[in-house]
Amino acid sequence: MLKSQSPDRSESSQSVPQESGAERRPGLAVDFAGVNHSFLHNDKPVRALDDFNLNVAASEFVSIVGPSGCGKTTALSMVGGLLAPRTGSVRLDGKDVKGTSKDTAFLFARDALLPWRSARRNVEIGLEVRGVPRAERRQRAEEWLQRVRLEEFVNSDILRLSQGMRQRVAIARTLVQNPRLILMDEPFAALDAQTRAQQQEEFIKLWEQERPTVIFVTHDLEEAILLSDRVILMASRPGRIVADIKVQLPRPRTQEMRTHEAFTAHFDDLSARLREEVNRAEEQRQASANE
Ligand SMILES: Nc1ncnc2c1ncn2[C@@H]1O[C@H](COP(=O)(O)OP(=O)(O)OP(=O)(O)O)[C@@H](O)[C@H]1O
Repeated sequence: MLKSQSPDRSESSQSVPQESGAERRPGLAVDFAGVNHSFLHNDKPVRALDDFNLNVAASEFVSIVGPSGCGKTTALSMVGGLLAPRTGSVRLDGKDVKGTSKDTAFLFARDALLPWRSARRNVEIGLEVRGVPRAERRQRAEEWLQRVRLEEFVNSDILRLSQGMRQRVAIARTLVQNPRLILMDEPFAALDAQTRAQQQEEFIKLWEQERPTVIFVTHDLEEAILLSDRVILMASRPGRIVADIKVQLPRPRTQEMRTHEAFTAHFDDLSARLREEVNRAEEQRQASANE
C-alpha cells in the first residue's frame, strides 16, 4: 500500500487571506482505498484499476504518469465524481465522492472555451453557474485575467487569441472559482515547447500562492518532476501504482531546476521504470494478440 507521508496540515486547516483579497481555502485531502474498476470492451471486462490505493494530502501537488491506457484518467474521473468505483472508495476530506463538487475544478488539454464569449465572460462561466452576482463576477474575472497577464484582452474574442493565451484564460477560469482541488489532465499538451515551459512556470507560481490540492495527469516526466511534490508512476493492465516518489527539489520551482542534480536523478530513475512498464505492456499486448 502506497500511502504518502502527510505534510503538516495545520497550515492549511484554516482559511487565510490571499493577495487578491479573496479568502484562500484549504486544499482537500484525497484518499483512494482499495479501488477496483473494470470497463466492458467487446463484452470482455478490461481491468482499468486494480487495488488502487493513494493518499494525497491537503494542498499537495501530485502527478500521475504512466503508459497510455494505465488508468490515469479513470482515477482522475473518480476524484471528480464523473465515475464511481465498482469497489473501494474515493474520499475527499474523509467524505465519499458523490458526483461533481463546487470545490473541485478541472483543467484539460482542450480548453473548452466558448468561442462566442469574450475572455472575461469565459472566465465568469463557473461563477455564473454558482449564482455569483454580476458585478462580483466581473471584478473577479478581471482580476484573474490580470493575474494571468491578459488584462489587455479582457474583451477579446476567444478566436483571436493564441493557443497559449487561450490556455491562460482557461487557467483563470479554473482559479477564479477558488477551488480546493484541481484535477488536470495533460493541461499543457496542446502547446508548443516554449509556451508550455512558460505556462508551467506561471501555473506553478499561481499554485504556490493559492495552494489548492492538485492531481496532475501527464505523459511528460520532466513536467511531472518540475511541478510536483510527488510523482506517482502507474503500470497498465491492470492499472496500479508501481512507484511513489517524493520530489527532492526546493520551492519555488523554476525551469532552471531541470539541470539540478536531483532533477536528473529523478528523471533517470522514473524513465528507466517507465521504459520497463512500457516494454512489459507491449509484451502482454503481443501475447494476448497471439492467443
Ligand atoms: N468508457 C470506457 N469504456 C471502455 N473502456 C474504457 C473506457 N474508459 C477507459 N477504458 C479503458 O480503461 C483503461 C484505462 O483507461 P484510461 O483512459 O484511464 O487510461 P489513461 O492512462 O488515462 O490513458 P491515456 O494516457 O492514453 O489517456 C484503458 O484500457 C481504456 O481502454
